[in-house]
Amino acid sequence: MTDDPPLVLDIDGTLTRPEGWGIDPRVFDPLRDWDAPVVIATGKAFPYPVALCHFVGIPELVVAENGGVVYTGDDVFVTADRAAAQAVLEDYRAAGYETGWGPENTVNRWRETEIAVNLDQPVDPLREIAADYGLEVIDTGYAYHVKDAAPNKGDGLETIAEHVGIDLERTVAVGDSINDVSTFEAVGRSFAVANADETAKAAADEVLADVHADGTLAVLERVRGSE
Ligand SMILES: O=C(O)COP(=O)(O)O
Ligand SMILES: [Mg+2]
Repeated sequence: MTDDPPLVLDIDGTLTRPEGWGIDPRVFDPLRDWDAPVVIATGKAFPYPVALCHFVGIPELVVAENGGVVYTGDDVFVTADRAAAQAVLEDYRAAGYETGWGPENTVNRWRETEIAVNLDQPVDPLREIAADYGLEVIDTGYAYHVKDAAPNKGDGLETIAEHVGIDLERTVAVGDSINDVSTFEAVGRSFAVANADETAKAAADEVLADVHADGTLAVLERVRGSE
């Protein structure tokens, strides 16, 4: 008998349409029909992956904020606090800069452990201020994230795996950026989509020929029923 392997999927760059933005609707049915746990592991704030699971129609197994917030379906674990990242933002603003999302932004509104800054804002002063507070700045290709270095998606995935009983050796991960490296290291099989950054490509077991959801759909096709 064969079964589907558990999945861990990034959102931006991985479930997105080949042009780069918006969830590709072709992923909905295969994820809904997947016969094993599907973990959504993202840098986005907690409500986004929860809503994605809700609308796809799958259990809410979520790593949000790059591991800052983890939801096992029963318990929420918040593994950092926003205070230091908020202080970085205040200093960044005092130096004349902004997050670049507009005055009432939904990007940071529900963010509990980090701050995201638009890629069109200057990163050098952001990195300097973050370093003063002992924080790191990572570039996912979709935003700069000012965060504690400790939380990561891989640790969040391990928390969920332990709770739900997922065998990570059997688990297949797909991702596109530096924030997926810890996920790739935690699972048995990892794939970087063709649009992935160099760090993710180097960390993945395999680099796919196709970009965004085309790459992810190719993986789903390939690993479905393979266990
Ligand atoms: O929030 C981001 O910058 C990227 O999100 P992702 O981890 O789902 O790609
Ligand atoms: Mg991504």
